[in-house]
This record gives sequence, C-alpha cells and structure tokens, in this order.
Amino acid sequence: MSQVSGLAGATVAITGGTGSFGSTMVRHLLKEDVAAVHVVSRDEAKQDDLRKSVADSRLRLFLGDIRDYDSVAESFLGADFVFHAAALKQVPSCEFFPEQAVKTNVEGSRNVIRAAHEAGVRSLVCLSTDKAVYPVNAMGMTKALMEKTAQAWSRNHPESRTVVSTTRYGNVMYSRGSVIPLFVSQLADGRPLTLTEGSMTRFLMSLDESVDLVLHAFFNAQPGDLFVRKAPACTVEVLALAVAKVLGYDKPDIRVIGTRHGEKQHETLLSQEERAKSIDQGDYFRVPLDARSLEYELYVEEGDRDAASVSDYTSSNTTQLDLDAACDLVRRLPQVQALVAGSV
Ligand SMILES: O=c1ccn([C@@H]2O[C@H](COP(=O)(O)OP(=O)(O)O[C@H]3O[C@H](CO)[C@@H](O)[C@H](O)[C@H]3O)[C@@H](O)[C@H]2O)c(=O)[nH]1
Repeated sequence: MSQVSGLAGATVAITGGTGSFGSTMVRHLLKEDVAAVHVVSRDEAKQDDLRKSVADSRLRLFLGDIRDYDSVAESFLGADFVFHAAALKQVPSCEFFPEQAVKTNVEGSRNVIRAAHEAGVRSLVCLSTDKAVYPVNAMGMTKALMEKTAQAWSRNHPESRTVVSTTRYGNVMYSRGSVIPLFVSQLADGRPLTLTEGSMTRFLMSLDESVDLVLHAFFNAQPGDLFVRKAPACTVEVLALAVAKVLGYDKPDIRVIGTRHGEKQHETLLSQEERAKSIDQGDYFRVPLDARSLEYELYVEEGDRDAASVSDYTSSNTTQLDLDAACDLVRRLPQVQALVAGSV
C-alpha cells in the first residue's frame, strides 16, 4: 500500500465511514501518517462502536446525512481527500423504496460533489458497483445515475480544483449483509446452505483490494475518470462449497432457493463501450471521461469503430476460480482465519 505515503499529513473525509468499506478505509488511513480522518454518517451507535474500536484522536465523527448538504459541507472543511461510500446498497430495500435510493444515491452524491468542490478538496472518489452497468434494479440504476452525475459535473466544471472520479467494484467478500457471512452462520447453526442458483457468477474481491483501488484513484485520476479493478469470479455453488470446505464441512447440505427479485445471472464491470475506450493499467482499467460537449452530432453521427470488436467485461468471461482457488481466497479472509483459529 505504498501510495498511502502520499496521504501523510493529509485530512481525509469518508462518507458512510462506519460501513464495511468505509471503516476498513478508516483503519488503513489511521495506520498511516494522516493528520485526521473525518467520518460523516447517520448512525450514532455505529459511530460510537467505531470510536471505541479505533481509539485514535485523529478520528473525528460527524453526525449527518448526505441528503443534508450542510452536514456534508461541515464534515469536509479542511479535507484534502474525500472517499464517498455512503449509499443505500441493499438490492431489496431499494426495490421497495426506489425514491429513497434516488434521494441518497443520486441527490446525496450530488451534495457530496458540490461540498467537496466548495471545500477545495483535491480528490474525491465515489464508490460504485458492477450493478450500475446495464442496471436491472433500483440500487444499480441509482448508482449508474451517481456515476453520470460525477461525470457530468467533471465535464461542466473544468475550472474546479477538485478531481472527481468513480471506482466500480464487484462483490466485496465478507461485507456486512453479504452471502459469505450468511453461509458461515448457516453452517454454524447446522442449517442448509441456501443457494439461489448454483451457476450464477460474481466477481470477488477482498476489502483490502478495494482499498487499494480507492488509493489508486486518489492519486491517478483525471477529472471524470472511472476505475475498475480486475477481479476473478466464481459460481455461487463453488463459493458455498469453498466456505464450507475451509470451515471443515466437506459435504454441506444445500437447498436451492432460486434467483431473487432484481438479481442478474452474471455481473458486468465494464460495458463493451467502456472497455473499448479503457486503458489497461495492470491491476486496473481506467475509463477516461467522454469529454464531448453538447454537440449532438458527435454522439449520433460519429461512431466508434473499435466498440464492436471487444466484449463486456463480465463475471462469466473473467478468470474463473475452481474450488481450490476459491478456497485459497476464502482462507485469506481475516474473519475466516479468526473462525478457523477458534477465536470467535
Ligand atoms: O442466500 C443466499 C444469498 C445470496 N446468494 C447468492 O450469492 C451471491 C452474492 O450475493 P450477495 O452477497 O447478497 O451480494 P449481491 O446481491 O451480489 O450484492 C452485493 O454485491 C454488490 C456488488 O455486486 C454490492 O453493490 C451490493 O451492495 C452487495 O449487496 C449472489 O449470486 C446471490 O444470488 C445465495 O446463493 N444464497
């Protein structure tokens, strides 16, 4: 994590800093020589938990909501970098309350961008998801609109000193409410593993890898860039068997429950069009901003000759993990290591 040295002495603000992703970022930053980490989030109990578990005077907690511009603006005062992780991210809740997803994921993100600009922040990274590509559910649709908002803002404000970029992720292993902790608790309770559809695939990445991508974006982004981290994938059946095997269950009971409402069989990290214009940066793809202005003929009369020769970057055409490779990934998760060691 060499890039963090560039954050020495800096103040970093994190929206949604008590979530799985945000709090991992908080811990990484505090291990380095940052001057302060500002967390803005809604839940005072989670803030208190974070305060106690981190116990570091450089952590400053701001109670607020990204829907409320003033609360965001206050927490960004003095910040050099902002990581925007606050979101409504559960697929089912966004399906039932799509207007709430619009308020947080779209309008709230717009507040974050404006407040970062007003505070003179150097770099703002907005967290997005593969579900924003060809979205089929309200969570993905509103995240897609967040991306468009970030890009349009960059296009329309070349004078701003704030570089706004977006990072798009696949599934982060062991994040709160996700399938791996669910499988772990099902095994512990002696219940069958509930599989939606065994052949469904998902990109997999660890929280540490996701932090790397944010740091990469902080220091390498041009205004309006989108970054994607290359990631392997596996079927949910392989994932379930891997979790069971690593925890010592060779033949787990499995119950197939079927695809859930709003779910895709495979996820896409880059559309064909994005992939055609992406720049390969080793572990990452960088998709530069389409900086064309409102000249419609450039959109509708000039095509991209390369676009048809590449395909989407999906969880079914990336590197596929077999059971052994999936076990290796699962074994590396700190929460799984703690379980195996019997310390939880
Ligand atoms: O009982 C279950 C629950 C889930 N799954 C499957 O496991 C995979 C992962 O599911 P889950 O961990 O719930 O994640 P997703 O629904 O894919 O969504 C997560 O991953 C996204 C990135 O794709 C993030 O944006 C979301 O916030 C996050 O909830 C999916 O194929 C599910 O169908 C099962 O097989 N059995």
